[in-house]
Amino acid sequence: MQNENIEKLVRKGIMLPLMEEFYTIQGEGYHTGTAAYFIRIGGCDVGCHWCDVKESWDPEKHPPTQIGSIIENAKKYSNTIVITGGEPLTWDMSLLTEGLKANGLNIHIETSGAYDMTGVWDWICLSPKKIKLPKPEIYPRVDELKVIIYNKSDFKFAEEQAAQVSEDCELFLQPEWSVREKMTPQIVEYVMKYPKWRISLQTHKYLNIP
Ligand SMILES: C[S@@+](CC[C@H](N)C(=O)[O-])C[C@H]1O[C@@H](n2cnc3c(N)ncnc32)[C@H](O)[C@@H]1O
Ligand SMILES: Nc1nc2[nH]cc(C(=O)O)c2c(=O)[nH]1
Ligand code: SF4
Ligand SMILES: [Mg+2]
Repeated sequence: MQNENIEKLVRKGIMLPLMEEFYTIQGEGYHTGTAAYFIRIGGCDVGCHWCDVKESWDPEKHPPTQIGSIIENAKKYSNTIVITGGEPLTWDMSLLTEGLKANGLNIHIETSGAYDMTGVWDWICLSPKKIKLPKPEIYPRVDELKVIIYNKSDFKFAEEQAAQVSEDCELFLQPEWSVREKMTPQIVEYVMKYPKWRISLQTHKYLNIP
């Protein structure tokens, strides 16, 4: 009975499986170097073989948490909140983001875009995945496209994705961490040849911060 109730609350986005929350520096993409409070929601079935937070995938491993308490915590730390996962769009993000917005916070999302877009967002970072493509509705809303480069074929994928976002979308290529020594020089060369792109490094990993 209690479990059924909790499931219902999670389905409505009143509770969410919370993996971790931390105040740090945005390590990637357009806002690199700026302070932000991260909320990592569990649950993802996209299945990227190189995913750097596989512990997030199973939502059962993360306690269903009242969004009210997530919001109360978040507002103590920062004006900028990054919602990530897991795949946050696995869940209905409406109530969490509306609650954060009501406190005057800027809300960013890190998403693969593979599920329905819910929530109110000040900044949408789309990191599309070949194995589960973004829903088409997200492309016109994306502020930042961040394509992970694991091998050469990902440059072609990056261009196909860039063709679908709006003209003023910021474009980033980010080396997959385990192959960074091999792929980073290729990204550098690519960006010099096609300067509409920028390179994004996972700077938090170099800095040894969360
Ligand atoms: C862990 S994901 C969570 C949010 C969402 N599921 C997504 O993929 O966008 C956060 C960001 O880390 C990137 N990422 C995950 N594993 C990575 C890796 N091994 N190397 C580089 N970037 C990685 C993702 O592409 C995404 O941009
Ligand atoms: N510092 C820091 N910056 C990040 N930007 C995106 C991250 C993510 O995992 O979504 C991330 C993260 O895990 N840490
Ligand atoms: S979509 Fe994001 S969280 Fe899910 S497996 Fe891929 S990188 Fe990991
Ligand atoms: Mg990360």
